[in-house]
Amino acid sequence: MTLTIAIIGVGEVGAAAAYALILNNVCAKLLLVDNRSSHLDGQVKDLSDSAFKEQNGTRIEAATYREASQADIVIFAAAAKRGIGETTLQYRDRSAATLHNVIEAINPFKQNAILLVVSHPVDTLTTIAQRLSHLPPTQVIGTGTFLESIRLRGLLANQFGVAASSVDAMVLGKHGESQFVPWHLVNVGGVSINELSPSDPIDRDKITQDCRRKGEQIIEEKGAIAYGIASAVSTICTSILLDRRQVYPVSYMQENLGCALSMPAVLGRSGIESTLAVSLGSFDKQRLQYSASEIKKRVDSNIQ
Ligand SMILES: NC(=O)c1ccc[n+]([C@@H]2O[C@H](COP(=O)([O-])OP(=O)(O)OC[C@H]3O[C@@H](n4cnc5c(N)ncnc54)[C@H](O)[C@@H]3O)[C@@H](O)[C@H]2O)c1
Repeated sequence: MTLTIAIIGVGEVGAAAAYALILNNVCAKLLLVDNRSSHLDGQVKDLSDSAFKEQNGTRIEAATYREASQADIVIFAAAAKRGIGETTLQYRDRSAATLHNVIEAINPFKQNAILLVVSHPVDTLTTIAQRLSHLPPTQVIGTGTFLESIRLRGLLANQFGVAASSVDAMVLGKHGESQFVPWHLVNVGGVSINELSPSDPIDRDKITQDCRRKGEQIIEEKGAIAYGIASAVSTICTSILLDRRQVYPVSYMQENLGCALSMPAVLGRSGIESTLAVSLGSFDKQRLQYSASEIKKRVDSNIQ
């Protein structure tokens, strides 16, 4: 069986994700799709060099949407450039239209394919992708707050002077302004954060804000985000294809809310294998309800 991953949109994020997948030797074949044909040819050549160097046998090929439909995982990382004078809402609706066109060109997906949405607005696009792809909800996943969770671990690790891998912490909810940190679940080396007393007190509000703002800062400073999200994509794909059943906060359909939002999920060969119930306070529950109503409004206005 040839494990194949297709990446739709090989700009900054798609290409960095491809590079991480090659280095981590996740699949036998990487199919790349992009509507800028000469850019696509260049990416295939450039990434092939890294695969030849790694000698891990990952084959890199340019592909059509129909060829991508047969991949085990299809990653949606396409985005249009923001137009001059375009509002955020107009731009987001255009991103939804791009997703719509791409899914129509791909449909039908291979029966057990996993669709991984990376592009923003990630929760809205994941919800739309689930409706349009006709894949079961467990097979449509958004990267959601995974990257923010990685950032949260990093910030806490720095403060406690430990490795990020020794920190267990997640950002949940709707990616962006209303994402939140369930602090009662945070632990360092298995010890609850509520029982730890670091030399510098932990400013939870500041850390939550820093986590929210880091993406904007990176974009202001270098124009795009690539490596952190690429690592997140590679980790998600590895857990799925190797059926590792690791638990990560990703965006997926929340039955009770009617849209996709980030909650912890067990990722394996079928996508979302199972979910973990998280106890939340009433404020966070209200925040989820509000986020869900906002997402559903955008989804309804984009799918007639
Ligand atoms: N989920 C996250 O945490 C996260 C992090 C960083 C970026 N993003 C999002 O990822 C997306 C991609 O960002 P980027 O920096 O790579 O953008 P980019 O502009 O560098 O690349 C987008 C690519 O998509 C291609 N494209 C556009 N329409 C297409 C179509 N219909 N079919 C195929 N390809 C198409 C473009 O030609 C381009 O190569 C954006 O929506 C961005 O906001 C998400």
